[in-house]
Amino acid sequence: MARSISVSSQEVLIAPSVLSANPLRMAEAVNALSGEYDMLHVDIMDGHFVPNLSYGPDLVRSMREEWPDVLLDTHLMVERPQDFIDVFADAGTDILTVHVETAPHLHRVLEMIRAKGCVPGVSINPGTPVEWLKPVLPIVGLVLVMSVNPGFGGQSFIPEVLEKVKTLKCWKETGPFDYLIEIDGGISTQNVGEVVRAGCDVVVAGSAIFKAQSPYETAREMRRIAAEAKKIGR
Ligand SMILES: O=C(CO)[C@@H](O)[C@H](O)COP(=O)(O)O
Repeated sequence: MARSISVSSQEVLIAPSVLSANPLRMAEAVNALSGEYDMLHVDIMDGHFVPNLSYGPDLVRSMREEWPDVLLDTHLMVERPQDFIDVFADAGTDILTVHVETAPHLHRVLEMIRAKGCVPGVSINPGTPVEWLKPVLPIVGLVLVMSVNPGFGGQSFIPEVLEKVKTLKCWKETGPFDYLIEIDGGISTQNVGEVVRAGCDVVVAGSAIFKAQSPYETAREMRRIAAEAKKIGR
């Protein structure tokens, strides 16, 4: 059974995306962060929904064995996500996120995720209107706003998506919702403050952390800036 995620209004969670780590040295790269992160983000790509391939459930299972207490945040960038809920939940992920663009029966898929004991997440591409999310917001624990077109690490942040973050924050404050707002794509120490002030609770960063000269110092600095921005944003 996956853990629930509670975040106080003072906190921002930093989620390094292991896609940017050297796959042959992933454990070493994560351990070098010495705990300067809050969850690990795992990108699953199928070569159809996105033009790239990445990992399968075996990676999540190995990560769960390696880091039994770490929150695992799996982002499915796949067509027919309903076919992959069981395998990723059984592999031990805590959060399982599917794309609004991929699931005609999105409500059912999110209920399947919850029934497997994971936190259901829904993700949205930069070009998709935020209104598409509204019908499922009462049943999700996380909304992942993509700030690049998904498929690759190391792309540039698309600032227009911050409008979606602000809208989601406003809906959350006025509605009976209980979701975290996560952002993913092109996040660095340069823009983490801005995305947190817009309303993000969880920040994914891949290349900014794993390709940095000192991944540990960068993750630590990102956390510091995020926490500071959260104080100002309150
Ligand atoms: O889902 C994706 C890309 O599709 C992301 O999680 C990337 O892995 C983030 O990498 P950076 O943009 O931070 O380098």
